[in-house]
Amino acid sequence: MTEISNIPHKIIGVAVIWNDEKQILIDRRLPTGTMANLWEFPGGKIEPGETIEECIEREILEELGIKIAVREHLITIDHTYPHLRVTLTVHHCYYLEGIPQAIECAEVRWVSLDDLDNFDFPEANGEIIAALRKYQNNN
Ligand SMILES: Nc1nc2c([nH]c(=O)n2[C@H]2C[C@H](O)[C@@H](COP(=O)(O)OP(=O)(O)OP(=O)(O)O)O2)c(=O)[nH]1
Ligand SMILES: [Mg+2]
Repeated sequence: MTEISNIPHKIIGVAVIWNDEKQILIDRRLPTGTMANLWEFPGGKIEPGETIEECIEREILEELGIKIAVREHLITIDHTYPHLRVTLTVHHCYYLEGIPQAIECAEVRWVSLDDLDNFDFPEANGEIIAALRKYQNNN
């Protein structure tokens, strides 16, 4: 028997935004919709004609109201949830200016890498956090 997989596929640019205190900016998703209330690294869907770097810079300005510099690629995760497939292309980013605001999310917070264990993230994020730890141990 053949199973037809026809679930939506989202291509997402994701930012790991660092500040001078070596903290990372995370946001909590809204209490409604997919993966409600979970914490995530800010980001969103790529638009036609955009590079992933441009997508990340735009999404962060739209969602948090801050300027960042998009830096090196960390990891790309392809993950399939029960009703959604996501490709998360994650870049290290550097905080430049503005006060982070919860424009399209419930809450934003600066946290250390060690603090990440205290927040609930979507399943796909396990691999991102593992890659961050590995990166930290090599830097
Ligand atoms: N931004 C972000 N999205 C993540 C992470 N981990 C993870 O599984 N995702 C998923 C959740 C969403 O389904 C998708 C991001 O898509 P999105 O931000 O454009 O869409 P959304 O679900 O927030 O809502 P919408 O704009 O489609 O209405 O990727 C993460 O760390 N950051
Ligand atoms: Mg979003």
